[in-house]
Amino acid sequence: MAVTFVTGNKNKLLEVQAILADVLPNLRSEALDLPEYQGEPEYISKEKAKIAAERVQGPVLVEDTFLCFKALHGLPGPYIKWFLDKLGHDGLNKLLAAYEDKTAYAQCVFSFCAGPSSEPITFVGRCLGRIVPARGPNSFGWDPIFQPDDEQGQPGKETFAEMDKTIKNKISHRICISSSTQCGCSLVKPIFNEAKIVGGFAARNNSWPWIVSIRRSKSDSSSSGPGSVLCGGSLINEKYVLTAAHCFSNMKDSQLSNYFAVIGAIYSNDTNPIRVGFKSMILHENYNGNTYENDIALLELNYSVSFSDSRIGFICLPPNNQVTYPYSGMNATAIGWGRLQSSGSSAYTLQQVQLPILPYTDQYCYDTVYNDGIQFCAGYDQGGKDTCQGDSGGPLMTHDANSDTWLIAGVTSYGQGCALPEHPGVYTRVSMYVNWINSRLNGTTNGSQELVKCVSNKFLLLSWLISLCFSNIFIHI
Ligand SMILES: O=P(O)(O)OP(=O)(O)OP(=O)(O)OC[C@H]1O[C@@H](n2cnc3c(O)ncnc32)[C@H](O)[C@@H]1O
Ligand SMILES: [Mg+2]
Repeated sequence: MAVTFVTGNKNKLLEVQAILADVLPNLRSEALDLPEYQGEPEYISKEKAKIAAERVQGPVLVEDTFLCFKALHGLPGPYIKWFLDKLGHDGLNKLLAAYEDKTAYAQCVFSFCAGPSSEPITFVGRCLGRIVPARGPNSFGWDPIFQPDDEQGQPGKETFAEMDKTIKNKISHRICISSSTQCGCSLVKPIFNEAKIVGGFAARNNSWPWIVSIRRSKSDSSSSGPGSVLCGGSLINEKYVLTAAHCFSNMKDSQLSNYFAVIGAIYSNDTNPIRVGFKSMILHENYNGNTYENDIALLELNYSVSFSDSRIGFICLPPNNQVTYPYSGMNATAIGWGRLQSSGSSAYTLQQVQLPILPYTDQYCYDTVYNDGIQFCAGYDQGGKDTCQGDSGGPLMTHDANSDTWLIAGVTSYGQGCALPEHPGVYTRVSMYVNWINSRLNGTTNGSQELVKCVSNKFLLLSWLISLCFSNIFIHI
């Protein structure tokens, strides 16, 4: 049965028909007056698709476009149509006059609904860029004021309006999603073949794109040397590394210049692909060196790294303020270049180990943890698997199966020995610090990030949608 693309926008229809020409050459369209819901983009889109399928009595595709200004925390977003109508291109530029940050992203949400009473499937596409004074023909919406970034994440040369349509259709929000907009996506899938960290096994190259190796420059070697591993950390955005406060608690700000981050590495002497110094450190103000309470810190990088390199990514923050997260019994994964045994040598290849979250009522956890509201245990009562010296500050991660994304549930904090029976490792409960993190980053969100399903860098969204439809859904209709 033919799919109907429901839209009242002729320009949009032309673009979607061109993008889908190979897969759906006869995409029909219909302009229905559908209610516009309020709420989150995916909700708006799904509701629209359900009603459209009801009205058409068959499979439908709908699409909504949002134009989001970073400085305005995502606005105008779903309201862009009205802002554009009332303010025009010039007015939209003026909205940003008070802000230095002119970056923006175009986002579209497609929903496909196989028919009445079917649950829609939703795909989100994004294109990063910036708002500029209008350039090019004024033939489609805000095209003249949106200048997409190039492949390297640098300002592109042309606005959407100046570009040839075929080029726009290869890079626009209607077709692409870039890994840079998604947290917790490991595009090189991690391996989990059970075989130091202690009792773990070597990670697959680039499967943990947010892992940071925090190193100290060796004074006797050249400044370009690999240095020695101090701690682990995790990128939580393009500029900040989350780590443990105890790694830096005895350090003066002036000593920070002796340290650097290596991002995207797999070996402990690797300095590729990115080596970058630190600009500042923010240790938790209530860090307690005796009890390891509030063992959490942020390190600001000297410059923002670019996530257009798919070897580099950032991890999702966990649900905000959930004292029970991670739940006991959940399976978590720790990674690091720490020691392979308590008094042994450090790992050469990044190691990973799976550890269950222990309840506070576990007697060994109870004996080890000082404050179960902000700390938790992971490991095995019988020992054998654990984090160890050098892994501190690194992430203990949980996997969200729905979105296939990774969250940082814990920061590796302390333990007695490594992998000893009856001595589980202790982790800082990151969920209780999401507000702290956001406040230190001048973030406005009080919550954690939305988990957007991972798709590979520059994935061709629509081809995926269509292949999915053909394989799973079309056979039922
Ligand atoms: O019937 P629908 O499909 O909802 O069509 P619409 O015109 O309401 O379209 P949207 O809600 O998706 O779009 C919001 C606004 O953004 C404009 N717009 C959408 N896609 C665009 C693009 O690729 N380039 C420029 N402007 C765009 C569009 O003209 C609207 O003013
Ligand atoms: Mg609309």
